[in-house]
Amino acid sequence: MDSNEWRQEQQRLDLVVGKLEARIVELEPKISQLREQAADIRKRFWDEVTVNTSTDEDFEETFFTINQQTAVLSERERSHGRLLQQWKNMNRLLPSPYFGRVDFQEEGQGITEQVYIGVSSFVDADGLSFLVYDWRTPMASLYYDYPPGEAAFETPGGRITGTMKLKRQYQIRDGHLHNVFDSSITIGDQLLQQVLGQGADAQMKSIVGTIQKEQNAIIRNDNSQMLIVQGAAGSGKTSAALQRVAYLLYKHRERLTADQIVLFSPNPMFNSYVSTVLPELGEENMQQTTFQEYLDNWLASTFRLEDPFDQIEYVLTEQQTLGYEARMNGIQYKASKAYLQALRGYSLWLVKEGMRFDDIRFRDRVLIPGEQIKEKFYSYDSSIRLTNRIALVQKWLLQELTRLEKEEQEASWVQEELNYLDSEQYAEVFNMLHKEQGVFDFAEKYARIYEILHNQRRPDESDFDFAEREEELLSRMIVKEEFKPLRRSVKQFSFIDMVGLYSQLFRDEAAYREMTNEAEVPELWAEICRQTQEKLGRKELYYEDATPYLYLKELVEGARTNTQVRHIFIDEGQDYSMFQYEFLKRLFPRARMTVLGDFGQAIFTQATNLHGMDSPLIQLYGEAATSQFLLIRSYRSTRPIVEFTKSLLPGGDAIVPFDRSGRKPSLLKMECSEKRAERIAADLAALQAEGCTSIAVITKTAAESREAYETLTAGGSKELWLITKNTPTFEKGTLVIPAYLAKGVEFDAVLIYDASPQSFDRESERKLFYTACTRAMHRLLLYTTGEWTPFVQAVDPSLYELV
Ligand SMILES: Nc1ncnc2c1ncn2[C@@H]1O[C@H](COP(=O)(O)OP(=O)(O)OP(=O)(O)O)[C@@H](O)[C@H]1O
Repeated sequence: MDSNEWRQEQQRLDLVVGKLEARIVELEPKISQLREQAADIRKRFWDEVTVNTSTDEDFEETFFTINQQTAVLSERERSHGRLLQQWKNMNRLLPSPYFGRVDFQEEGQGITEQVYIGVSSFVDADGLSFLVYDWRTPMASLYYDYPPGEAAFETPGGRITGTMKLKRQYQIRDGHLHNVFDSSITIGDQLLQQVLGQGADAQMKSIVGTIQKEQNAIIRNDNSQMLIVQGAAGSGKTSAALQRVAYLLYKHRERLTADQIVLFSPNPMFNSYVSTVLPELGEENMQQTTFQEYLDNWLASTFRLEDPFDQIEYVLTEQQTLGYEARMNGIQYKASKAYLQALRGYSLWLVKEGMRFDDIRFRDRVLIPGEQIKEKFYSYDSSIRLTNRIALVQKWLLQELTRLEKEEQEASWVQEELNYLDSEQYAEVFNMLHKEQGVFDFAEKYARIYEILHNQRRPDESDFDFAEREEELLSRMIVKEEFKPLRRSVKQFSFIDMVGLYSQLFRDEAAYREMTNEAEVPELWAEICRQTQEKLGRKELYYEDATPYLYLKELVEGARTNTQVRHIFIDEGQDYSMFQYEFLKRLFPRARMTVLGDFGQAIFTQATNLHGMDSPLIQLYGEAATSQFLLIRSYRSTRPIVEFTKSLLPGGDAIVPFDRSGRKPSLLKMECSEKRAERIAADLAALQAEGCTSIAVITKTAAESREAYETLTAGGSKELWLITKNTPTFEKGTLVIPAYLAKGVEFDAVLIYDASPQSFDRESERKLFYTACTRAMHRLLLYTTGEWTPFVQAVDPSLYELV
């Protein structure tokens, strides 16, 4: 670009910055004025309204003025909110008003429009000319989708075609032009180079300036019920998901709010990692949760729950223990749709027989026996569905409790309790009685007058007996209080023996088949049954049983659904079972689903393949309602790292590295663990000196992380930070972390603590190893004190350097 053009760009930038500043100055008094007005109206709200309800007209008048006042107030508040949002947007634009520009001539039009694109729109004072277009406007998609030449974009009114004459990118900091790139084929490789060359951060950054075409398609897809993205490690799946949230919030701003969108993250630390992207884009954060959080919410009061990390620890470390194979079969089976159908079959069977109820107990005695509840349950007409029947039983139980509560007032314990009441309870009853006494006195006077008028005496009636009434009321109060928890637990369906119902499924194969309409069982079923029942007996639940248990509970009690949520996003989607997907679909009946994942990183036994026609996920909403996307370009790591990691995976050939140079991965074989610790201490120091501020020493398991942490600290490494599944936030520094917790995040440098066959040998550990290595952005170092894992041995030696 010549200096003349550069000057023109800087002049335009100055112009826009000037207008932004002016607008900010102009907005400020208006905002505070509106804020004060709204506060004032709120304060004086009732002064303006005369409340008079004596006649219908007065009432109407009052109602009308209140409504009017409310309308004025909310109008002021809305205007204030709108201007405040504008003010915030202007301030966000100010340091860097735009990052891109396209010059577009619409077909059949004489003029070429210069479209500048930034994180928010900025319209000139005339209200018509866009000085900056929001990156989410239809026109801005030109920037992401086309090189100069013929181009088109979709609008609500149809497709607009034309010619893109220029495509330009800017790096602007503090209102100054730092770089300008004229790009041709893709969105400026140069700019992307620069962005990707930067260091890792404790928080993810937005990518709006460099969204790639294939990512843009995912971000803007707005017609599928189900959107599935299979993408290589580092291909921008999480990034695409977050920008997609921002896009949806913008496009549907009139009817979609951030709390109607839920993101399921792999772990709480990941939540903190991604939590700043949307605020950076000027949007509120969506709801963020983990599947485990949901399970805990519903089950933690009944069971000690295993979480997915405990489960993976078992899978990785307990191969030698008895029953391992059966547990693995169990994990597979309990994740499947076949098991879900078996449970459905079971729920139909329960309508005929086999329901289990707990006794309702009160003060160490059985008040309503489970057997009696069961009899009641089966006394209803056989056409009534399971959940409706349970509702009827519940209603009956509540009536029974009312009856029993009355009876209970005569019990001797009530008399005893009466002696121990405190003065407050007496005072309450005393007040109640006084009210009653008033009514009694009135009735008494009325009866006397009646006598005189009719000259006849009424039949003898006892007088109001204060003491007797007092005692009666007090007993009633005592029993009522004691029955409250019973009522509550009936309302919460505690009379159903859910644990027994789930456990009964695991009696033996013949019974299971009978109860589930002849469901097939996996191999080693008897052992699976034993393990499951034993665990349940200890009031514990395997991770693989948690969702099925909850599902069965809902089949019996009625489904819980959330109809507010409109979009759910599932990151690391390969780690969810089909069972969990079915469950989520049912839980959020009005939501669309976006699933992002990588089967190459499927480290859990119950993984689901996301891509291709054989992905079972397609069946969830059906083919017509599902769109699939494949991302093969990997942006996170340098080319040499991607070349190395892709060769670890069968089928990894398809992964395309983004062309960023760097050192090949280093392989360091050390004599013993102490030497390795010393070497790692030195390497950490060297990496920090090179400018790496975020480094991870990755191990296979949690136990190994602890061991590595201790050995490395003893070997001279400083300021290490041991990460466990309970670490709530992700921070910069040097971390020691098990591979499965490093999912989704990235580091400047990654050190694989033990790349020997002792750690990574079985085929099932390949993906875990791949996941660990693909966390590296700029440097990857692998250590062993013996042999190399077979996965490394199979890599072409030209792809790494032996140190
Ligand atoms: N278009 C882009 N422009 C700039 N940076 C990008 C782009 N796409 C991805 N990146 C960067 O690449 C890195 C990886 O992105 P992200 O974490 O979204 O990938 P992912 O597919 O979710 O990875 P993984 O499956 O390995 O967790 C991030 O640093 C992200 O900022």
